[in-house]
Amino acid sequence: MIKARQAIKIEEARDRLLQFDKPLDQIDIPVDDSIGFVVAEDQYAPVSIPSFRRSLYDGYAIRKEDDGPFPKEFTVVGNVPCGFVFPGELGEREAVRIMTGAKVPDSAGKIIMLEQTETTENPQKVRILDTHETDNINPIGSDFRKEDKILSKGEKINSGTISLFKAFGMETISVYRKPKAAVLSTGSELLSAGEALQDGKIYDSNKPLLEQLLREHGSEVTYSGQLADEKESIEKELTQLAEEVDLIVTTGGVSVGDFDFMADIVLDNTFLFNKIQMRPGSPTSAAMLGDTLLMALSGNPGACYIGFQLFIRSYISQLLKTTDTMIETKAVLEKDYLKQSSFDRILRGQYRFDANGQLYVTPVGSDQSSSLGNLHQTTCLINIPGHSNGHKRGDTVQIWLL
Ligand SMILES: Nc1nc2c(c(=O)[nH]1)N[C@H]1C(S)=C(S)[C@@H](COP(=O)(O)OP(=O)(O)OC[C@H]3O[C@@H](n4cnc5c(N)ncnc54)[C@H](O)[C@@H]3O)O[C@H]1N2
Ligand code: MOO
Repeated sequence: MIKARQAIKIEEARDRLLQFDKPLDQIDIPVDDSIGFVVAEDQYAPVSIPSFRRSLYDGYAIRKEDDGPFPKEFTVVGNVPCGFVFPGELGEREAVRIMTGAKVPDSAGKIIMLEQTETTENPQKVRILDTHETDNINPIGSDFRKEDKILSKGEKINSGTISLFKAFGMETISVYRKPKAAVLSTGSELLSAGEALQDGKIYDSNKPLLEQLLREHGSEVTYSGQLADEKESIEKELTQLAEEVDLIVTTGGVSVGDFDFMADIVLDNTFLFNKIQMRPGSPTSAAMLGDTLLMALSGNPGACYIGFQLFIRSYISQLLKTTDTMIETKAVLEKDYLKQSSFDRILRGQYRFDANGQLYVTPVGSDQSSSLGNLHQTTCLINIPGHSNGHKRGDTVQIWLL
């Protein structure tokens, strides 16, 4: 059962994965429920914003012709709070009291700030003392003109996007349905939270980790389970799941142990890779089951986390025709890391900018494949290239901001 594995580079593994794509249906959903979805069609402004000439200040609206010289007294002929309109027409030296955001009367050409006026003994009169040169009016369409493109397809909806849709009164939006994912752990040592701890057993932490990561990065988890310790049953279950989901993520059983069936299953299907020149996570393997990706991650929690970040995130983004928010860049290492390794070593790290904008990274917690105590602290991954003696403090390293 142990077949030679050829270790490929991280970039090569990513390229192999990204050769595969699968169109996702477009669905119309309520804007209120759209957070995290990806917009499937370019969006155009259904109306102009503002749709009326909008006052920038609390103050008085006057005609353009009456704009100075000041001081000068005006007769107050009306009051327009937000949401109301002044029905009349302004005459010479007439002013309308107006609030920020209210519609400027058509006959007005200028807003005078309240601070530049004073009241008089006559409550019908206001004295304008001074003014700005600007007219203090937002013209129609100064934010968006009707038919302007307001959003491109492929953008992921966040809280700002929702406010944008709502500002146009939109109720529904066309999005790509989320890729459906199945998450499966393997191993008879695994217990679920709530079960009594038994000797030799551990609680399953990878399945919940993967479920959350998948959701966080735009996928829907439609199935969550545990694989049997028997190859035929696993194969049967995965084949069936491949009909129902877009992505199957397994954790564990991918190495060379007696119960590590995932490696064989990857070879039995459309093989993508079964070893990567990285540590943790060298046995990370992938295959296509029809048009469903099977990503077999290591059971070691650190390796499982790194495998998700480096491979699954970009695949989900590709399915959704959006850009992954993970940024590959360079940073200055703040601590020596001098371990030698033939494979690239991926460290969990934290980044910070100094006052000059220089990006620094520090490894956080353990670099062990089996450790998970630092996953909650990790804000970036650091690549210490293989065949090196590690890196010294002050060296520039490749990193991925998560
Ligand atoms: N003789 C060899 N042994 C190992 C090799 C090798 O090349 N030859 N590779 C090592 C490397 S590197 C890795 S990484 C691991 C990969 O192991 P598997 O992916 O097959 O994972 P398991 O053996 O099932 O489990 C490894 C470890 O992780 C724990 N685990 C598994 N599932 C979960 C889970 N859902 N939640 C939390 N922890 C989990 C499991 O109990 C084990 O401790 O293999 C090395 N061995
Ligand atoms: O490749 Mo493994 O994840 O180092 O222990």
